[in-house]
Amino acid sequence: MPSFADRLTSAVREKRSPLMVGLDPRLDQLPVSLRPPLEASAAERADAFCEFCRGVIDAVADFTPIVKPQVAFFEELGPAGMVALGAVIEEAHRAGLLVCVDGKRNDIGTTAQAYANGWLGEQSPWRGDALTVSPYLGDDSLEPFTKLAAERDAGVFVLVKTSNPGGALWQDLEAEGKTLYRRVGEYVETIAASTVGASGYGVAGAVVGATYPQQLAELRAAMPHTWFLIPGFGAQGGAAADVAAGFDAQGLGAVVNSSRGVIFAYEKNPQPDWRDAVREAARSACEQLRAATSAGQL
Ligand SMILES: O=c1ccn([C@@H]2O[C@H](COP(=O)(O)O)[C@@H](O)[C@H]2O)c(=O)[nH]1
Repeated sequence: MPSFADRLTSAVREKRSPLMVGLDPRLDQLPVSLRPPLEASAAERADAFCEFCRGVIDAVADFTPIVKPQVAFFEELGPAGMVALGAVIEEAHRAGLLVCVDGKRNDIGTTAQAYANGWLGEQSPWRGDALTVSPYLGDDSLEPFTKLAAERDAGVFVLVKTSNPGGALWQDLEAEGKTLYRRVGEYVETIAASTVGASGYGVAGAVVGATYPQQLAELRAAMPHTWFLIPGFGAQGGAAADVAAGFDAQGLGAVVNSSRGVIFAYEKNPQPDWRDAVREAARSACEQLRAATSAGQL
């Protein structure tokens, strides 16, 4: 199988879309027709999440190469939620989409290995294509993920410069003339550069927020072999112009996530069928992002 970076490159080219749709279901924002009553059991709530995500996947599949289920929203429902997460990943694959599981896992090396096996290993019940991970336990904590991902043709997106305002508290700290995010970025780039495939990108990717356009440009220049996952577009205020610096000269190298801005689009644009509003939001986001790639190559 081609590496994750190569599959992502082909999928973005094929769909001519750098849009990643985030699957972040929230009970109180589900379409009224799917919203379970307050007294609903966890299993009924999880079923509603499944049906909602199935509808979203169906609506956005023409406009996105990859979806990003946010584990937190499924985990919130307990075991039934995690069963729903498994079903949603399968559904996305059935629709021909890549899946990046947003789990932000990590721990000390030996425990990290268990996380890596669980989410990316041969026996993984989840079967995602990529996983988000935290770098703050150091290089020995990241190695189990990047090593296994390279063996299994999976991807790993490391948190480098997150989209939230509070992230700057630690990520912007400077030591020996460099910010912490830049140091993490350089480490990620070293792994990516040593694992490049046909696309010119390697196994390690980076999460860099759309809410920090200047840092995005800095990191793009410093990390030429690293795919970027850019959250913060749409609901968090990031615009297409803010993410333009994240793409390479071919309009590749970055996927831009939108969760609430796409999946709950019917709140601002009510339609007889809620999926039409979601489809329209995905189409519009895809077009804006396509135009933002350098000279609109995609
Ligand atoms: O730095 C980060 C890392 C992850 N996220 C996640 O992305 C989505 C964003 O959702 P929106 O509704 O488009 O704001 C969500 O799952 C976050 O947990 C991030 O926002 N920033």
